[in-house]
Amino acid sequence: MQPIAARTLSDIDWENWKAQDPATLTFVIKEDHILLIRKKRGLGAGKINGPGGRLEEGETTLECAVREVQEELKITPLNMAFHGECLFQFVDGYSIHVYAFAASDYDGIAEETDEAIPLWFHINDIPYDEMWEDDRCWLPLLLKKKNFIGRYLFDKDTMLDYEIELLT
Ligand SMILES: Nc1ncnc2c1[nH]c(=O)n2[C@H]1C[C@H](O)[C@@H](COP(=O)(O)OP(=O)(O)OP(=O)(O)O)O1
Repeated sequence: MQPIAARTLSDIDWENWKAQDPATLTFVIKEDHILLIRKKRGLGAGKINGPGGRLEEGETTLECAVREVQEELKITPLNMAFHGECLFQFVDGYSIHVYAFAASDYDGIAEETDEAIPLWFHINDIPYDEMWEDDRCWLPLLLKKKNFIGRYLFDKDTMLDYEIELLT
């Protein structure tokens, strides 16, 4: 992994950009509450986020999204809807392309695993201060059932630049 000299999005050749890892995030939203996790390991450990993770060989993004929720919370998300893409470039050279889904229901009872602690919040009380900095830019769009694509440049945990396009 080679560090890159970028300080703004315009320093990156997005036309030819391809992430090292594709990944997913899923937000179960039911009765004005959203199911988040306190992430116990992996990228973003310690932060609050949606359940998710990297694609496995041969998996579609939808299959990955469902599997990650099952693994991290022991529930199966239902009525999955794709809402957007987040393209993350880190200045240390790492990149991850995240596909974001919403689910309006789930099967089972969410429980703590070695990867995550389940946490429910009212949708008007989302703890953005404890989440990745970009989440406050696009999670409100997902909550409004909008579709979007966003590009984000990070130096470790600090967001240096971003842009979001609403899709029709
Ligand atoms: N900036 C930002 N905002 C919101 N969400 C994320 C980011 N960067 C990210 O990487 N993410 C999300 C995308 C993924 O869901 C996870 C990272 O995947 P991770 O949990 O490390 O992957 P796993 O495959 O589950 O890894 P293991 O822990 O099982 O090894 O964070």
